[in-house]
Amino acid sequence: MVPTEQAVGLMYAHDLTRIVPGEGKGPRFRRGQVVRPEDVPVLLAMGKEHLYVWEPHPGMLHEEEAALRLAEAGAGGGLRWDPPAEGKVSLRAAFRGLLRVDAARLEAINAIGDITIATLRDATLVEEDTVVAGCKVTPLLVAEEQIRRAEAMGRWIEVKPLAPLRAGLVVTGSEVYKGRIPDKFGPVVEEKLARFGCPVVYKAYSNDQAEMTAAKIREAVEAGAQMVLCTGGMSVDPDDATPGAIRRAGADVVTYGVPFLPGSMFLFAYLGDVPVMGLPGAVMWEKVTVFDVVLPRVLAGERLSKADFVRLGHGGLLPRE
Ligand SMILES: Nc1nc2c(c(=O)[nH]1)N[C@H]1C(S)=C(S)[C@@H](COP(=O)(O)OP(=O)(O)OC[C@H]3O[C@@H](n4cnc5c(N)ncnc54)[C@H](O)[C@@H]3O)O[C@H]1N2
Ligand code: MOO
Repeated sequence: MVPTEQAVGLMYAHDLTRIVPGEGKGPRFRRGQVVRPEDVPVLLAMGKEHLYVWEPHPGMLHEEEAALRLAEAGAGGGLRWDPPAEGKVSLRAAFRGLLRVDAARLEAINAIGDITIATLRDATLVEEDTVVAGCKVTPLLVAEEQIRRAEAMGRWIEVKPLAPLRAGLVVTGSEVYKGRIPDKFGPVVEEKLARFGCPVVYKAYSNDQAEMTAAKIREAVEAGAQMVLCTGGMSVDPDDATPGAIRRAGADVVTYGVPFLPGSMFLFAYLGDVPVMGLPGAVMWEKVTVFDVVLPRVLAGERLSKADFVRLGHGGLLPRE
């Protein structure tokens, strides 16, 4: 560390951030640049009367190298990263996909001491180029030993690609089947599927009879559907026959009821390898429901278990506007 007036000709040891309210924030001087005489008044106006100048220290890593090593060791597929800026390396999704974060591993790495890694939530759908994690260490120089320990823990983040599936749609409800009201649920589901490029290869209406709905679920699979979505009839009224119909079609129910709102009366089952879902009324009515959480995971090729649904409760209450 040297007084700023005496630093001319030496090398900056880290990026120096300038923040001017209303104007901007960013690195004004970069690590590795040589301090010029005209920098001195700017630095003093930023409140920097002393500067760290670069000199190597054995057993210690510079913040930028440490952050890069954290990114390289932790990132699985589907990620790319920017060069370090202000000591931080940001990981970005290389394509639209499902972000998976090993939260337990991440917690263990953040417990080491000087490492701070922040991510988006596990199992989030992310668009291409979204920043999904920021890797940083707190001191300018960090013990390499800490970074080695993080590296030894392996990968803790990836973005999985999504592959569209052919969908079958069974819209239940006597009111729609008998033409008393127009179908408003089918189009909502079709629009959501279209966003993921999933073609609807089968669509049928069913009365509130389990036998008829079950037959249509099986027809959907015979027509080549790789997942079947049934709408309506999911709660406790005498005419709510959809859960029974899904069982009757021969599917094994993974869960009926999910700790997530809206959409808690959601049902998820497998008919062989084909996911069959029962979508409650909220999926037609609310913009975002448990269906929007489950669909990307299915398209990412995950086989979901009861534990995957049980875990949704913490954070599963979507805030209301
Ligand atoms: N006592 C209870 N009441 C409710 C419960 C419960 O557990 N106990 N669950 C609530 C939840 S959660 C939901 S969600 C809703 C309704 O769930 P359902 O899936 O059973 O919905 P339906 O009864 O079939 O329909 C509700 C409503 O939406 C209209 N609808 C349904 N399908 C269509 C369609 N294709 N096009 C247009 N409109 C449709 C239907 O006519 C009804 O008006 O129950 C809560 N209540
Ligand atoms: O299952 Mo309902 O709101 O929770 O859709």
